[in-house]
Amino acid sequence: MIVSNMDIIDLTSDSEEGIIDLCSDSEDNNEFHSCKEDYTDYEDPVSPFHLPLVPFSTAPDQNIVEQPTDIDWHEIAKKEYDDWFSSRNASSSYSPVENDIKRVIPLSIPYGSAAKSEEFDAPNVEHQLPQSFSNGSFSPQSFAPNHSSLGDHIIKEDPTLNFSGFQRCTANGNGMPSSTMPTDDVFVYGGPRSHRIFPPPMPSRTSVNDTIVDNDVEKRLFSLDERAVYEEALKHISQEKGEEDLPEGVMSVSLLKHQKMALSWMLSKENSSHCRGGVLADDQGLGKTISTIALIQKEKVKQSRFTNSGSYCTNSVRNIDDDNMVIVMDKEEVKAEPLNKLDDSTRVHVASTLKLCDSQSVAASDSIEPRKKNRVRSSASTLGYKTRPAAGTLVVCPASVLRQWANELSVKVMEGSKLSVLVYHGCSRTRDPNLLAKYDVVVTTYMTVANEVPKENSDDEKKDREMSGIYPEFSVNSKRKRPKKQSKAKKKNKPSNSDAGPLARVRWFRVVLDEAQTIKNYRTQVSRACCGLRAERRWCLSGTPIQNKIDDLYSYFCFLKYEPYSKFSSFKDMIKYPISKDSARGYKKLQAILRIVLLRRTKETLIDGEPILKLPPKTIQLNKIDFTPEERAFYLTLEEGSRQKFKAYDAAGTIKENYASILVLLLRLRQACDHPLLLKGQESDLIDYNSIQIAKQLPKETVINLLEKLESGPAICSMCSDPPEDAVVARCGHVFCYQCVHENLTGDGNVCPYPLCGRKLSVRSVFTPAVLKLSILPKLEIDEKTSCSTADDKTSSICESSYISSKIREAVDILKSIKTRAITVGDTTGSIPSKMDPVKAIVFSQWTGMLDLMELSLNSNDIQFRRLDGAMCLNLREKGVNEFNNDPEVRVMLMSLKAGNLGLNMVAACHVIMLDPWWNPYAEDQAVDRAHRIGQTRAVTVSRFTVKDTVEDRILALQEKKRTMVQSAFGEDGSSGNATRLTVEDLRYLFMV
Ligand SMILES: Nc1ncnc2c1ncn2[C@@H]1O[C@H](COP(=O)(O)OP(=O)(O)OP(=O)(O)O)[C@@H](O)[C@H]1O
Repeated sequence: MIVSNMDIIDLTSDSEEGIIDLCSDSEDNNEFHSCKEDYTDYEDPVSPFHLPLVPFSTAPDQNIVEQPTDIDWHEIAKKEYDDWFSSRNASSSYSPVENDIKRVIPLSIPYGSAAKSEEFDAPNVEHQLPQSFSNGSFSPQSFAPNHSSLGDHIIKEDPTLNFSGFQRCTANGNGMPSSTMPTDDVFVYGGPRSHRIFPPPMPSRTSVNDTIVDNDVEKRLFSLDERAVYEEALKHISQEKGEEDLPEGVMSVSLLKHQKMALSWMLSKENSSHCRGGVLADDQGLGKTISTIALIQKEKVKQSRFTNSGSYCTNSVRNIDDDNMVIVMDKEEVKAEPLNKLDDSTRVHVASTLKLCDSQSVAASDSIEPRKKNRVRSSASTLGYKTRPAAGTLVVCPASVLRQWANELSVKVMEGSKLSVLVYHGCSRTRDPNLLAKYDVVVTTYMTVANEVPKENSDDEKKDREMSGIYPEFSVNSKRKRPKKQSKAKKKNKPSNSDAGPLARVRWFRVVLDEAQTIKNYRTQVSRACCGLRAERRWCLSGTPIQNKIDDLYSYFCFLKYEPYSKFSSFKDMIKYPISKDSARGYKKLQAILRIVLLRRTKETLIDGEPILKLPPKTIQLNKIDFTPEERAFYLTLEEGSRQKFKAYDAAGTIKENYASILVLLLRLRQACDHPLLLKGQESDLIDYNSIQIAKQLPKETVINLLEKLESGPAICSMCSDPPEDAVVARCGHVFCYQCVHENLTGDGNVCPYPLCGRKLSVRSVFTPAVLKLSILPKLEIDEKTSCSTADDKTSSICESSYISSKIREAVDILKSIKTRAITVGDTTGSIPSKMDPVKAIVFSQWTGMLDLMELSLNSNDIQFRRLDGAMCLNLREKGVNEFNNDPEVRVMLMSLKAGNLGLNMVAACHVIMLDPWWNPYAEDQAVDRAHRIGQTRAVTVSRFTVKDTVEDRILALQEKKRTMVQSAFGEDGSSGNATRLTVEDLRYLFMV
């Protein structure tokens, strides 16, 4: 365990998690409890050991210390697994539970009876059994990980832990339980004669302690479940690296070699018995979409068998959705069928015989004549069976790439193999689940899923919510509402179906999450809703699956139902805990675990000695820009003020308490590097008169409270984890950037994206300060932000919009030079020039204010541009992208980094300008890869702007640290380091204190 006394601040975590990790001592950190994870006590040391995660890579120059060949890998990995299990014996740092489990589930010896069963004759059993086994005693605690070494501040021992019938067991020097207990529920696995020895009944559940008993039992079961992972891993490493292709005439493009490999791997995953699906984590632009379409085509027959009969094999029926199935007597054969797929007469027969149905099956039986329908309704509820239509493949993606998916599904498939595709989005979307079931592929957005699918709410999450103090019933008066009386379904911790939309009312053959990093924070509405989708096969597509820390993986495991790690406590105990105890071993284990479900190739991967993709080169230039003397003076004044404030917090020991304020200080410095005017804010532009009407209907007290939320102190946008640009507050009191929240409110009936909130929201029920003031004041009285008042007379002119900052000047110079240029484009072999294409550029900034200022300069230089930001509707975005791609006169695309970095294909551009650095380097990579991807025929130049001797230099350095951490976790880099979180030292470094 490596929690130091140093306070840890995850400033570099973007998205929802940025304020999570002020965590080393929970007691005095109350202010941040609302966002604190309950396992923040684990740190993420970076593994110095790098198992190759990329099974197909043969790159000789992979910067992995030892990159074994496939055969070596098999041997080494097998040994690793064996060690992994057997080392639990030797190491006292491992918990008794692990030691014991090792003995109960040996790898090859068929242990039959640890408790001296007559049937069992394996030698050497006795000495391998823990004392508590051999003397017939055991305790639930002996299964619990030995956390005592974590220190009291991590997991406190519960003094009330005193079970009737059990004694507390302490670990002796060997990690063995030393006291004598009554026998607990003992499982003995292995060999054909495995059997289970049942214990005396558990004490009845009457107290909190009983829950702990359950937890311990659960832990043990999950530990046993790791055996399945182990076996799967062994199977996996011995697998040939196969290729699969489609017959001629199915796809309009030929699959590239690495895509054929991906197809083969995806097929094997979908048809395996353990965790059907996985994470395709190829670099962005390598063709994950194409590989997925190929998979859909390849498994089309099984998919239609599933949608027609509800099953393509008998096993699957049990796996996914027992409550949707009915038993049908078909001649002599008994088989499971989904209710809605039966013809009307059978359906009614089945319903009346088996007393099926609920409101959904009634919906499904709309076509049945009313009399029969009544019979179904009245008879069915007794048994509580449900029915859901069986549907095809659901693709969930960010709104910005919705149309692109639909387009790819159409143009990459030949006429004779066309897939029927439904884009399911917007207010006019159907409410009929049966209609969804008619399509091969349904494409929708994350927000639509969040809106329609009841959220999975595990015990862990409930606990997490309680610990973090986040309640959806947020009160603007800061009084916590009493939780409403819960419905029966909620009490049982099952999502209620009453408000479920059609997406939740079908059973999907396959669900694919594109840009799956969207769900990396498992607390968000979106993440929990995705987990709530019912599906037979599940896929995550992401070029950047780990962005901040290992915990990002938990969400994917949950979605994939990758047991046992889909359980929060198991993820902690089986992945995070080993990493914190011994990072080398822990990371090896993680990589082994990932290897089963994750395939990742980068653009640098070699296959059979050849580059995976023959892309034109990408050159990244770091443009180190100098401030003008006025800008420098402005910046230095600001910097000095910020430094003094930071020093004051530091001296008072209140850095943690002032986390948000510190972020604002940093934000101002970052913005000053772009243009001083950005510090002013431009809220008056964002007045929506419809919002004023809605605000006017709120009680005045509520409006004042909301206004206070925006103005009383620094807030942080929970979507980008930055102090909000153009801050808006939602009805529920959560504060966001204007464009971050608008990016998500693209349809009707949206929900607040704040983790665990889920309150219904519309574009009009998020308010700017101006809107709130206007709703209660007779006339607009908006305070000018005083940030620019730091400028003295000499520098005040640079706070005007007419002022062209150094960065804008540099960007416009580049754009002017490329405006006059056109590049000769050859075919892919670069032989005969085919045409002259104009040179185009994409310009990214994280602030829409900076894009506004760029617009002014482009207009005055007569450079045609289009724009894409989070506040624009999808139609306008799509139009802008099309015009940029196809109109030779349009030379520039101005893009918000937050809205435009994902998914889009923009190979018309061969120059990318990053106006400002973002904390997370992967967001920048995603952005650059809009242009550097398959289809690009020209060399791509990337200009990353940074102003010399400013905070930006230091952000770049921190980006590199973060990049190293993620690469190390994937085994893609030979270096190591610990850059998962910003420490107080990092902040000192940022402020040069
Ligand atoms: N085999 C192929 N033949 C022709 N074009 C291809 C092929 N594979 C992919 N492409 C094209 O390359 C581009 C990138 O592919 P795709 O969008 O599938 O990548 P991706 O990995 O999903 O990227 P991102 O992570 O950015 O979403 C697309 O325009 C796609 O049509």
